[in-house]
Amino acid sequence: MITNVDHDVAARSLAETARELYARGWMEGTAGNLSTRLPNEAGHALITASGRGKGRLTAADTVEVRIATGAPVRPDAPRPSAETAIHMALLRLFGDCGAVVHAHPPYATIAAAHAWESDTEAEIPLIRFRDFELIKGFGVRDPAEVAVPVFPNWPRVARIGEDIETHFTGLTPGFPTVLLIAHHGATAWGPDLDSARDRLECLEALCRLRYLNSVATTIQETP
Ligand SMILES: CSCCC(=O)C(=O)COP(=O)(O)O
Ligand SMILES: [Zn+2]
Repeated sequence: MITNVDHDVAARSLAETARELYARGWMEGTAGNLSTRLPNEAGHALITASGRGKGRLTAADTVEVRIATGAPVRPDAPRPSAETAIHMALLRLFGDCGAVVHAHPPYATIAAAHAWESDTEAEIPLIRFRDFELIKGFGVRDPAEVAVPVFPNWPRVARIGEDIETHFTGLTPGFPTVLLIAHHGATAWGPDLDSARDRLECLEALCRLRYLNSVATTIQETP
């Protein structure tokens, strides 16, 4: 059946991408989660199961869930990612979102923690990137400057999903399809898994450049 083939291909792609990001040091231990919309199962998505080692993930470590609620479609399914609410919020918000990738890449995670600690006024601080060529990797309309939101890492993950839905609802399109979670990690989305993964890579690379730039500035200013 076509649906099963699609399901199996999607499950294998999720597992393969998880293993790849684990090898890069972005999904250490059980960190990270991925999801993809199932085009032949309206309103359903496939997401990684919770608490599985991402370096040895297989297609069996995925769960079909309802995008409306995040609940597994089958009663005997493994528990979906603890961060399912974040994935479902993005899949509900953006009809053209086909996949979501969440990881704990080091430079993005540090940048998010720093922004959260240093901007105590804003409910959702923004990290601005200017001029770097890599910004074009987000596919935004105006690559001169982009602002990436930093969400608080609430212990109740559903609240992070609620913040994301509130923040992006009504926002004028053209923003980069990436976000940060303070003291936690980074999430990117796109029409498919590869583009979501590529955007996450661009975000991590931009955060690394930002960090190196701040080190270079400190060295220049030191007498
Ligand atoms: C040790 S990572 C803590 C949970 C987390 O942040 C994560 O990304 C993985 O959660 P999941 O439930 O998807 O395994
Ligand atoms: Zn996480």
